[in-house]
Amino acid sequence: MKMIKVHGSGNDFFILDEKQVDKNLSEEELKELARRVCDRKTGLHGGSDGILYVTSGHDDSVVGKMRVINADGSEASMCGNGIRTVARYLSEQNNLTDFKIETMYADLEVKKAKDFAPKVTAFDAEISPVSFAASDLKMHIGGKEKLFNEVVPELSKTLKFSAVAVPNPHLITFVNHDELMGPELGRIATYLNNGKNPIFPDGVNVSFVEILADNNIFVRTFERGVGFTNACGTAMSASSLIYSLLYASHTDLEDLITVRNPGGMVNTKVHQREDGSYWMSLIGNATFVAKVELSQERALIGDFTDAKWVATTEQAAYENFVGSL
Ligand SMILES: N[C@@H](CCC[C@H](N)C(=O)O)C(=O)O
Repeated sequence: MKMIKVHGSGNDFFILDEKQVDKNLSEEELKELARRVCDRKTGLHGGSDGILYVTSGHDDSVVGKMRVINADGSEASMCGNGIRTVARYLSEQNNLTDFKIETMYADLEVKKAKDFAPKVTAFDAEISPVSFAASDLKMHIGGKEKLFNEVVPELSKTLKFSAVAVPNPHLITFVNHDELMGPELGRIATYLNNGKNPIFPDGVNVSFVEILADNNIFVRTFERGVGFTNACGTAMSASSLIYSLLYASHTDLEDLITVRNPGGMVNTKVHQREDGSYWMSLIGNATFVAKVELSQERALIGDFTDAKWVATTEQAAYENFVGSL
């Protein structure tokens, strides 16, 4: 089988196109493959945050479909950093620059953006649909229908949280720099992703956000199904939305927002449709790190000894770009 190691802001994945497998994968094998390949200690070349499984779409209105399998084998409805890399993959395969990709809940518009730097290819992805409803978030807080800038005493006595599905679930709080770097994010997110808590029994992506300046924020995320990540695209989009609602006197809809993260940076824009609903543009790198060819049978038992890894020169270019920020 053949895969491509990719990342967006250091949030790394293996793209697996269903056309590149040795033998069709069952649902259980796909999840097992993700658990084996992504493991940071025993996985393929240092593992990854997930697998992006590319298949054909429901009809010709989309160029393909992306499924997101987290490192623990769970499936997510969307991945903002991942969809940019899948957009690049499908763009190069089909010689297109502006098209739609099917995801679990929506067909999303993607387009090529201006390179961030030489050899740092960028794509712009629609992040949508957005919902604040507790039912869409699978959130249970004393019968509340939504959570917007409120203390949740079970989580923290002081931090105020907002929850939004984009459409994967996110819990966001604005913090100072010490809180951003401190232990609370890990403590709260580990609890909320333990599979036993009554608030988010299915887990949630948790982000701490520091405001650096107007339209300039830093987002640190603990992802459901993964743990701490260099960056989470849907989290940065959701954080930009909450920023624009909470700090409306410092930003306007459609403003370009710079979002820094531990793995680099992206730009976002928050838009509102005539019916009042929100959507975001997420613009960032879509880096191809390496092409890899390996035995599918061996990968499924965690044996990567025969893997042929051919690195591109893009990672060095990306590191230069991050160094220049
Ligand atoms: N890294 C992704 C989000 C991946 C899914 C997430 N872990 C979930 O379970 O919702 C992104 O860039 O958005």
